Amino acid sequence: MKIGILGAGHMGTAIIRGLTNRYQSNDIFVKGHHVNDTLKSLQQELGFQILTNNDFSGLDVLFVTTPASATLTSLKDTQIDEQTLLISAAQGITPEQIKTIFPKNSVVCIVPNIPVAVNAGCIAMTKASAATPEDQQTANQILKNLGTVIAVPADNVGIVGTVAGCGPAFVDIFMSALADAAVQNGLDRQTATKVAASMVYGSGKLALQTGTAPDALKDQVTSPGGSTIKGVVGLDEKGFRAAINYAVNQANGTN
Ligand SMILES: NC(=O)C1=CN([C@@H]2O[C@H](COP(=O)(O)OP(=O)(O)OC[C@H]3O[C@@H](n4cnc5c(N)ncnc54)[C@H](OP(=O)(O)O)[C@@H]3O)[C@@H](O)[C@H]2O)C=CC1
Ligand SMILES: O=C(O)[C@@H]1CCC=N1
Repeated sequence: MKIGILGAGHMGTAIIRGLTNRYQSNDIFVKGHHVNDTLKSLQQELGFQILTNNDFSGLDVLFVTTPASATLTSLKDTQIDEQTLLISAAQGITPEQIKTIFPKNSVVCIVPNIPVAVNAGCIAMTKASAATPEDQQTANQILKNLGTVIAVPADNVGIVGTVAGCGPAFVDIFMSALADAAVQNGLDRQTATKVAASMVYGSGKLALQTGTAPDALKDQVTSPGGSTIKGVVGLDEKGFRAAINYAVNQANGTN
């Protein structure tokens, strides 16, 4: 499987990292905007191939991870074979827009998230796509290597993309605030961060593996008259749930 990546920013790099954990790095071809030191040192670490132009001929799949504003222009300047499957993560760019440039190619649009770098992503993918069933299946197989694929009707991709794609930043702020509180109470920064991150990791894993609703899991932690319920009431007093709801609705609409 020969895979290309157009755009080597944060998302491109995360996808490169996830892919090189699962595929031969020799079979991964990357075109960043410029061949800069960051890209060169990433290549030294991971061993993929750097392209100096947009000729992606001979590839099975091309990931598009450019900013929306540059995507259509840079695709117009890109060579791919007719059988190359395009997987676009460019926010706001539709399969139809890409099809105007590559009418014969299958196109799958996704909203990935940064944990694809460690093969633990959550990837929104539209069910109805501009791809043949075989290509859709290929996309699914590749994306499963990067994390959990959530295939939903086109109308729901935006909200899945917002919660999954933007969510890591919200959780990062949560972990940072937890670590700050631990440091405030005397813990060293490194241990504080490890405690916060492993707690978030375990809580997510428990919810996924058991299928138990978050509120029911919360009830398992809040011992009667105990410390947790005091903290939960404190979160309610400070509008924690409302703040999260507000943040998701602020972010939603562009994914
Ligand atoms: N970051 C995330 O978590 C997610 C991002 N996305 C989407 O992924 C896309 C990229 O986002 P992100 O990685 O965060 O943004 P970044 O700004 O980190 O990366 C974009 C990269 O694209 C490069 N680029 C710009 N123009 C071209 C071009 N013509 N050819 C090749 N490369 C080019 C930029 O290079 P240079 O800086 O040198 O101009 C930059 O390295 C966006 O469409 C975004 O919506 C989707 C889901 C999640
Ligand atoms: O912030 C953004 O625009 C991109 C899309 C989802 C996550 N990051």
